[in-house]
Amino acid sequence: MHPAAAGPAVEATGLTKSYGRTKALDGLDLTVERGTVTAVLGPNGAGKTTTVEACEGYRSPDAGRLRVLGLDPVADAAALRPRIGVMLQSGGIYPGVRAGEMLRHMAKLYAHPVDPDALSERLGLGPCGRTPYRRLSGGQQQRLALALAVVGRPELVFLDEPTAGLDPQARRAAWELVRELRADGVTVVLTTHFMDEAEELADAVAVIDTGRVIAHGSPAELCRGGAEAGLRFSGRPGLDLASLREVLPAGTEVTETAAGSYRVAGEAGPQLLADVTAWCARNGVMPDRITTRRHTLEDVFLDLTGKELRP
Ligand SMILES: Nc1ncnc2c1ncn2[C@@H]1O[C@H](COP(=O)(O)OP(=O)(O)OP(=O)(O)O)[C@@H](O)[C@H]1O
Repeated sequence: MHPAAAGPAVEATGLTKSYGRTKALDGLDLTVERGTVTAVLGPNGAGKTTTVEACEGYRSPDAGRLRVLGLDPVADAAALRPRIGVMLQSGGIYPGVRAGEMLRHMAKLYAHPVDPDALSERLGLGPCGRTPYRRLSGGQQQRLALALAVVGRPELVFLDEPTAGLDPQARRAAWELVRELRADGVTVVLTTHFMDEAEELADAVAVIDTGRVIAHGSPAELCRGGAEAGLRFSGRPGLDLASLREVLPAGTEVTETAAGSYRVAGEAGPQLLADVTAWCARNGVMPDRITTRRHTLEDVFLDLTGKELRP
């Protein structure tokens, strides 16, 4: 095995890239572990596409260090290209070529491709195999771009907004494909504006804003805590909260926010709910109401960037 094969799939340190006065990347650090799905989130203009295209070798950073599968994406492009899959945006595909031909042609460029016809069927492209690219609908073009990125069975795939413009059924098919890639040990880096996509698919989420990664972790790690997260219940006023704290993880904050209204801070998961209701049962407390609120990625994103995620 090549020694670099043990390292991360992507290692970016202090990347910068400016276009005139615009700093597209401003000291970006990002590590993508092999075999994981990483979702790159960020508001418009945050630097997501610049980051992904630098990893693909299509843009050279002004400064910083970037290694993809242990290689320099620009200097080692010839060695790297056959090992990565890239989802081309519409500009990269010749308008007259038929969808099926394009996919079969791409498959031939790789040593161990997946079956292009089966892939076509999977993504609902079967009926348009003979349709020229320019005559495909936007969603079909998007699905073809996705198929082209994965047909070579690459080690690492970059998907730039893979489900933008897809109908719900095609979106599910694309998600299923990403899950299968991951199960096959493929590393996937995708950009998205959809929180549910990141929550469903990603092992790690990197939030980029103004050219930097401002938060990085699993969806659960990022969603932990937050002022609004936790469990609330109401019951008779003046409950013995010290005894409740004893059955909860050390340091869990429990407060009576108003007479008879209680708030338990922390991750509102099934265990917290079970612990609180078991304590209620032991203490003869019948809550009138129990509500849980989890911090969603959408909340985290809004807190961090001050911007809505929607494009
Ligand atoms: N070729 C270019 N010339 C000039 N400015 C550019 C160029 N490419 C990107 N930029 C600028 O760099 C910044 C980052 O752009 P980038 O496309 O990486 O953002 P993004 O996070 O992918 O945004 P979006 O969600 O809108 O696709 C933006 O301000 C953009 O206008």
